[in-house]
Formats: sequence, C-alpha cells, structure tokens
Amino acid sequence: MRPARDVVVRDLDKTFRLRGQAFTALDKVSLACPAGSFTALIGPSGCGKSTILRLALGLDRPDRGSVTIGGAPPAEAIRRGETGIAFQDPALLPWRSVEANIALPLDVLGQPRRKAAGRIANLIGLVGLGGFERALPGELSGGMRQRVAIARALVTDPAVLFLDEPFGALDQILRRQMNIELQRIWLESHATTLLVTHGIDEAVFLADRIAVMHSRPGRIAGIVEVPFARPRLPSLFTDPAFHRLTDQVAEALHGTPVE
Ligand SMILES: Nc1ncnc2c1ncn2[C@@H]1O[C@H](COP(=O)(O)OP(=O)(O)OP(=O)(O)O)[C@@H](O)[C@H]1O
Repeated sequence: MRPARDVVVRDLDKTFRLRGQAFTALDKVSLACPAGSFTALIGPSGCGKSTILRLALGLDRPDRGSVTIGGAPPAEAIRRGETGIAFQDPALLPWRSVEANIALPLDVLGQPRRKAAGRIANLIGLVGLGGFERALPGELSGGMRQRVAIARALVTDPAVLFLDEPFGALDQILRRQMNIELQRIWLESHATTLLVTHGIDEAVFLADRIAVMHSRPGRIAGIVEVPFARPRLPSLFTDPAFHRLTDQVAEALHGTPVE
C-alpha cells in the first residue's frame, strides 16, 4: 500500500484574461486535506472548483500560491503514479475493453500490465463489473462507464484521488448507488480524496469536511465538518441530522456564514 499523502492548497490566486479583460478566478484559496481524509468542494457554477483541481494536477500554474501533494509539487506525485483522477466525462477509449481501459494509466506510466493483472481483477470486482472485463464501453450503461473510470483512477493504487463531478451526468437513483459504492471503495483504499460536486446530499454523505466556495472572485467561504460515523448507511439520507447539515451547507452556499 502507498504511504499516505496530504494535499495542501496554499493562498492560490489565479487570474484569466478574457478578451483583454482580467478576470479573478481564484482569490487566496487555501485548503488543507489531511492524509486519508475525504474533502468535498462545493460552490456555484464558475466559482473555480475545476480550476483548483487543474492547479492541483499541475495542468495550469497559479499566479501566486502553491499546491503540494505529500509536500511535493503535483508533477512529482503524478510521475510517481500517486494521483488518480476521474471527471464527469468518463472519457473511455471506445476500442479498448473494460480491463484495457482500467489499465490505461499503467500503460502511460510504462508499468507492465501483466504484473497488475490481479489488481485489475480486484478493481473490477470492487466496482461491481465482474463478467464485463472484455466488454467495450459502447456495451455499458452510463453508470457502468463511470465505474470503469473510477477503477481506472484507482489502478495505480493512488495516495490521492481527485474527482470532478464524477456522477454529475447520472440520474438521482444511480447517483446514490454510486455514492454508496464510492464510500466503500474509499474506505478500502484510504486515498486522500478531493471531490468536486454540485450535490449537497452527495457531499454530506461522502465527505469528512465540505469546503464551501463563493464566486466572483472564487474563494473558500467556510468549512462544514461532517460528524457522521462510518460506514455511513443509505438510511442516513433520510435522517433528520443529515437534513440539518444539508440545510447548513445550503445556507453557507447562499451567503450565510458557516457557524
Ligand atoms: N482557460 C481559461 N481561460 C479563461 N477563463 C477560464 C479558463 N478556465 C476557467 N476560466 C474561468 O474561471 C472561472 C472558474 O472556472 P471553473 O471551471 O474552475 O469553475 P467551476 O466552479 O468548476 O464551474 P462548474 O461548476 O460550472 O464546472 C470561470 O469563470 C471560467 O470562465
């Protein structure tokens, strides 16, 4: 198993230029995700959630501030295969089977797929796709494709998992099922997880802490701690304490300060 890694976002500023006009996308954004924790990042459209992930993945550079993964720059953690990524669009290669799609990060890192055969088989079981190893993406449902993307994100046994609205395109019923599965996978993998989501229910069900963002400029308005014990059961979705917390997150989103 990988050593645990924390993710520390420190004083990020990011300005984009749009047709000659400067637009402050992020203003002094700081967020510490302790090793092994599950953090949800929630906020209105355009507040800069995906920009934070892009900076955390070294896909773009901040104007000021830094992101470190286990104390190192993101590029180093990525090179060591310590990061797993899943986005809203599962982006599977249509000509590759389920198992070959899951193996893709190993191919990119130049690690022999043969040595990981047992791990790939375990992951297929973990995401409930036993029997579909040789299926092509076109033969799967949307939820199954998303589960392939989650398995692919986990194939390098990452210490850190970045998830950007991975279930955004799924219907409510399937989304809840995927939330329950993601919790199970996270409890097994212990990866430090940062989940970008628009779903308040999803954030409260899954996260240890929810970072609530406001926009224009994008900033962290507050952190809501989620105290529920794990494993969290589906019955939590109907618990009054759950609804009190979703109300608190909604209030924080709409401007009321987090207590
Ligand atoms: N490459 C870019 N060039 C110019 N502006 C950009 C670029 N990337 C992001 N932005 C702007 O930065 C802001 C934040 O975008 P970002 O995608 O991070 O928001 P978000 O919170 O993830 O939104 P959503 O919830 O809709 O996905 C937006 O106003 C967007 O237009």
